[in-house]
Amino acid sequence: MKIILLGKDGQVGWELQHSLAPLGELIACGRQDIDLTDSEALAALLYREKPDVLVNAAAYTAVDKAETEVELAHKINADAVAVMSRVMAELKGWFVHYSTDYVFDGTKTDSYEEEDDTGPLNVYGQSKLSGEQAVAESGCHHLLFRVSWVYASRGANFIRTMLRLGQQRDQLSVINDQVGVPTSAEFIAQVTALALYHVRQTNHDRWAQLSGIYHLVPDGEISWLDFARYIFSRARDLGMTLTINDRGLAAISTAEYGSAAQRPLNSRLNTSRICKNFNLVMPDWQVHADKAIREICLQGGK
Ligand SMILES: NC(=O)C1=CN([C@@H]2O[C@H](COP(=O)(O)OP(=O)(O)OC[C@H]3O[C@@H](n4cnc5c(N)ncnc54)[C@H](OP(=O)(O)O)[C@@H]3O)[C@@H](O)[C@H]2O)C=CC1
Ligand SMILES: Cc1cn([C@H]2C[C@H](O)[C@@H](COP(=O)(O)OP(=O)(O)O[C@H]3O[C@@H](C)C(=O)[C@@H](O)[C@H]3O)O2)c(=O)[nH]c1=O
Ligand SMILES: [Mg+2]
Repeated sequence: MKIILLGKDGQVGWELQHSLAPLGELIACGRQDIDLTDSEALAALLYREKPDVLVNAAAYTAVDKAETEVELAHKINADAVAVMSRVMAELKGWFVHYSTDYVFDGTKTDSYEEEDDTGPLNVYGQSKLSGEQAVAESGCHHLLFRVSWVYASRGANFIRTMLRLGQQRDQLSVINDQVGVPTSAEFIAQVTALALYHVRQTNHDRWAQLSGIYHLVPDGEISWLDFARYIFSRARDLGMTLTINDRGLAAISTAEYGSAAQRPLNSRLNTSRICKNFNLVMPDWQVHADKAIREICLQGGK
């Protein structure tokens, strides 16, 4: 099995370099190898290498900045994804791609299922939804994993931000009315490899049944504020000296916080479909969060 991985230096892409390695020949590409705004170069790479599987972990992920970089966000999250899925349809290969809880408006009281109505509140979410639609229209076999609140011991994420600020400030306001599930990049990469292994073991005549959108998050739910509390508590247990304490950590509403991009209040994703189709059991989110917090603390909380 020949696999091309795009976005090898991102949070998820970095972990995929390890998890995909045992599946076959892996060609891992970063921005220096292929710029996704160059659609001709992208198509040329795919036609030249003719992979059995294309895994796209590259994306425009700066949610607030996307509000003013609309065109660039759409180029990377939608136009480039349209090229990838069209070529993979022609090559009759599989396309693995990632999307987000931000395709939903967050007004549902229960957790979101794959076929629930979308309604992105911000430019990033709109661009990711356009990417999803391009994949569906291409007709390629695909695994499209919607993930949420991604973190890793490297890259830009909430755990690293909190541990950095928690060593600099004695006052922090964190949103308490957005609920979701923190998801480890390592966990996403492991499940991606398991799903691809499952596809490889499955007869071609049953491929269509496996193709589609899957919600991929661990079990549980938490607000950003309680997640911050959890991170600080674990860091203290590990001996980290913080400038923030419980009294300095204040609750703030989404409305009061007022960021450039609007975000959904409910980011919870139902994972029944992925568990059933790939025979998986989702671990509690703390399992991987504890590991990442430990790794980041060992790096000095940076
Ligand atoms: N982060 C999160 O909280 C969430 C992420 N997701 C989705 O999961 C997937 C993986 O996200 P994550 O690993 O966190 O993302 P990261 O932001 O960590 O990584 C994205 C990668 O894409 C690369 N990239 C951006 N623009 C281009 C370009 N024009 N050409 C080539 N490469 C480019 C970036 O390169 P460079 O570093 O040079 O910019 C970076 O290496 C994405 O599809 C994302 O939308 C979904 C939900 C939550
Ligand atoms: C730094 C900070 C953030 N926050 C809030 C803002 C935001 O609602 C939340 C998380 O902050 P972030 O900057 O990580 O938010 P954000 O980058 O929007 O995170 C999102 O990224 C994209 C790519 C996704 O697809 C989503 O699933 C989600 O993970 O915490 C505070 O309340 N206080 C703070 O001091
Ligand atoms: Mg972010």
